[in-house]
Amino acid sequence: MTSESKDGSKGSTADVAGPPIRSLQLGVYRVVTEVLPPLSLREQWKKASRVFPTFLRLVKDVYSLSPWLFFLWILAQIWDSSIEPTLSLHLSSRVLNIIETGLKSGSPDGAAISRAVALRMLCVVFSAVIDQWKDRLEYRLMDKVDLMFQRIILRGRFSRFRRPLPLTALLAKLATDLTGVQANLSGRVWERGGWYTFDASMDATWKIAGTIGQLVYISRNILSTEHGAIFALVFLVQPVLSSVFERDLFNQPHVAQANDPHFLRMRGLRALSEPKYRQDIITGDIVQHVIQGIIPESGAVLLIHLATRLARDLPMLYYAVNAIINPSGLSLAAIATLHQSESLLSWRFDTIFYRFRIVAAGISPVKEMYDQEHTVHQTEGGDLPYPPLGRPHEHGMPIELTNVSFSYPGTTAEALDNITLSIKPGQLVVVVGANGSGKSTIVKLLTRLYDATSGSITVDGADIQAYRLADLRHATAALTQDHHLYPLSLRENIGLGNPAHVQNMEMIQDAARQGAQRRAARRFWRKALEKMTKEADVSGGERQRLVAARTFMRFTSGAVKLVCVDEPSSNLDPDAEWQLFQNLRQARDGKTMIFVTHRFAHLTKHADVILCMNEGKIIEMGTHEELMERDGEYCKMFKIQAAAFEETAREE
Ligand SMILES: Nc1ncnc2c1ncn2[C@@H]1O[C@H](COP(=O)(O)OP(=O)(O)OP(=O)(O)O)[C@@H](O)[C@H]1O
Repeated sequence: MTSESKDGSKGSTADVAGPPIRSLQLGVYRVVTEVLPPLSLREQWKKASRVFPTFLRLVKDVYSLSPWLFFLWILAQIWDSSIEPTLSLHLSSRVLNIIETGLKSGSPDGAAISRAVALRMLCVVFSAVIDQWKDRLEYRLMDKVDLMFQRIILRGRFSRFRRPLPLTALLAKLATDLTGVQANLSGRVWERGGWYTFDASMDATWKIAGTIGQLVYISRNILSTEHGAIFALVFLVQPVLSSVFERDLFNQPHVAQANDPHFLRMRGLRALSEPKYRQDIITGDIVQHVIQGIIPESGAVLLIHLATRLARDLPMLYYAVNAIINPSGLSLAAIATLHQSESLLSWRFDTIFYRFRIVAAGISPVKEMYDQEHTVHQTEGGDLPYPPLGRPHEHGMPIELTNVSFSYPGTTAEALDNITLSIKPGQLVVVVGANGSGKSTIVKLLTRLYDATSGSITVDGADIQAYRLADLRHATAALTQDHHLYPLSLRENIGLGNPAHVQNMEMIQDAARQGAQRRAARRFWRKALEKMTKEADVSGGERQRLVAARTFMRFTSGAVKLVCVDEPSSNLDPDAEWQLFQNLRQARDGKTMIFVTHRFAHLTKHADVILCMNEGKIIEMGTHEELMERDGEYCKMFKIQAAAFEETAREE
């Protein structure tokens, strides 16, 4: 099935369940978007009534943030959008009429003209003052609304980290048809969205009131009532046409993917100016190649909607026809006033439609934000508390995996294939194996970043999903190489391991010492105290030490019963790595510990059980001695590492 975009390009409707989706080629972009039904007032009304409660809630919330600020701002808006334009029109028309009468009679009334002009100037000055005042009120109100939404969004994000917003889900569905999507996935769920939606709806409301006021004024005072009605009709043709025909991507969910090879290459070359490529480009001596590769950009062409544009000149046609048919019907002052108000009204209609589009695009995300808020205190998973009541689990978390298989969302390959495994409380488990064999995936399932596709994982006899997620998170500590430093002071970065003691210097100091290698501890700790800063200020190894220190701080809560350590030491020197593992082992009392590692020499000898994995399966399981005796895959890997050590030692 094919469809055509408004610029005439052909597209095809994708075969995805749910709302019909079409795909278009627009310039260098391939765009996937929802097929909109033909404009139907009934549908529009239905849509509007669905979002109306959200809109009311939004107004109520903004009002409750600061009632007086709200009222003053609304008053300023009413003046600015509704009263001032009609008053200005009246005053200008008065000036022009007095001048025209004076010119016709040959004796202009200087005093009357001065009074009329002065009044008009007064109105301009008053408006300017109100305008400035409105801006100030607006900034204050906007800050409050932003803060309110940031709070809602943050709470929503953290409570529903793993579940995408419904809108984002729709966009993700649109994206299924594209690979490597780069553009405009969300853009609509943004922190300021709440404010802009509110502001746009208020502004549009008062502007509509102002426009009606102006049209009524024109009908009654400038034209006869009958002429006024014709003028209003003539004037409305253009906005109605543009609202019916000019439907663009702005107010629809869409996904765009650049697919023009020249454009993509140019974008890639441009990206090479980022600091992260600096070293490679300089040492690789490819600067000249990059500069020569830049080619001119091609762009999308927009077709102008002729009928809509021409309709803009209909009011002018109206004066012209009137001048021919009824030359005495319109005075020059009336034509000048009409002309002035016509361009003002036309700009105003554009603004009203633009504002409505902002409201239409913004109200659904606002609704989603509110919906998230309702779910803030719910936990995913079940209602069982952990540790189970009456069983504090002094030794650590007992875990059983039975026939567990897992495929990452959107893939069919099994990252884990029918794993069965029993881990006793307090055991130290070391997982080894080739790249991509599924080691990290086990950790991701145990920390509930994902749920198994089939099979079951039980914790203390109950399904892992039956426990309150918050309780499980509280009882689990994960230390991987993917952690980031928070954009806070280094001290706080460690302290947040146990938020209840984030100010406790003694505990933080102790955790920092455990996270750092003993010899480097003093220097490292001094640095942590001094720096108030970002990740860029610390080296890769220091970042890993800080993250490790945060984990040791976490242990101080006493609640941690499972520790998952996944290659946290890639940037540490051998001494620091050995010390870190040593410190972690010393802290193992009361905790089940699972280590994923490639450099296992100093760990596996202490392990209660070693899992050796390959292609998503556990191919060997046992203690170091048992697996060495078996002379299988583990033994082979161990010997390779040991031989490398011995060779290095001999060379030294
Ligand atoms: N987010 C993901 N989406 C899709 N597939 C993934 C994802 N993460 C991992 N995989 C795939 O799952 C399989 C197991 O990956 P996993 O990271 O568990 O391996 P690993 O044994 O930890 O590897 P390594 O030793 O390289 O860290 C691999 O084939 C990998 O490509």
